[in-house]
Amino acid sequence: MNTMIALTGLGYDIHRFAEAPRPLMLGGVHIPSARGLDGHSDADVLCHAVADALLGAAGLPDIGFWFPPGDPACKDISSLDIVAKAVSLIRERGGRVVNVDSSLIAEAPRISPYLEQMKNALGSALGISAARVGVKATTNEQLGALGRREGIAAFAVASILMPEEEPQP
Ligand SMILES: Nc1ccn([C@@H]2O[C@H](COP(=O)(O)O)[C@@H](O)[C@H]2O)c(=O)n1
Ligand SMILES: C[C@@]1(CO)OP(=O)(O)OP(=O)(O)OC[C@H]1O
Repeated sequence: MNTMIALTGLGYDIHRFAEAPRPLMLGGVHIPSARGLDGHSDADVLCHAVADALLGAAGLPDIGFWFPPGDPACKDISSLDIVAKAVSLIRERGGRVVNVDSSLIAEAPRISPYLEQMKNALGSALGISAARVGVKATTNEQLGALGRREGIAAFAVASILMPEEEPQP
């Protein structure tokens, strides 16, 4: 019988605001904002942090391995697809996602009205209930680059169950 073990992963990402107008995507949700984030993909820092947390928990290479930075195939892709890819990689190995928690660090815009939408969108991509997805927001108390509204950052942790590897003889 295959014993399942609980594993935890951590993800972090930061993107600067773009000079040119762009939609602001966070957790797969379009947030009304005068400015969007710069990036080759849709620059969704929250999805990128969540994907890296999942990949880290599974002991797999990080997001840039599966979606090479600047790859034409990644141009403007929805980062929910990146989260879904991380979930597939875990499932292919017999694992499953238990829960995800995350924090966005943004001086602006105000994110709290969109937290439930983000939990729903991420829950769908993760294949888990929105009740098992945490999304929180905090300012950086006007400190540093984030405090000067130069960008948005996100942290995420993920808990997954994976089949325990057979001990080597
Ligand atoms: N971009 C943001 C940042 C924060 N919030 C909400 O405000 C609360 C207080 O934030 P502090 O940084 O002052 O502690 C926080 O708990 C969030 O609910 C937000 O909506 N959007
Ligand atoms: C998914 C990728 C693909 O270019 O997205 P980017 O928008 O470049 O975002 P970043 O978090 O800098 O790096 C991850 C990349 O692999």
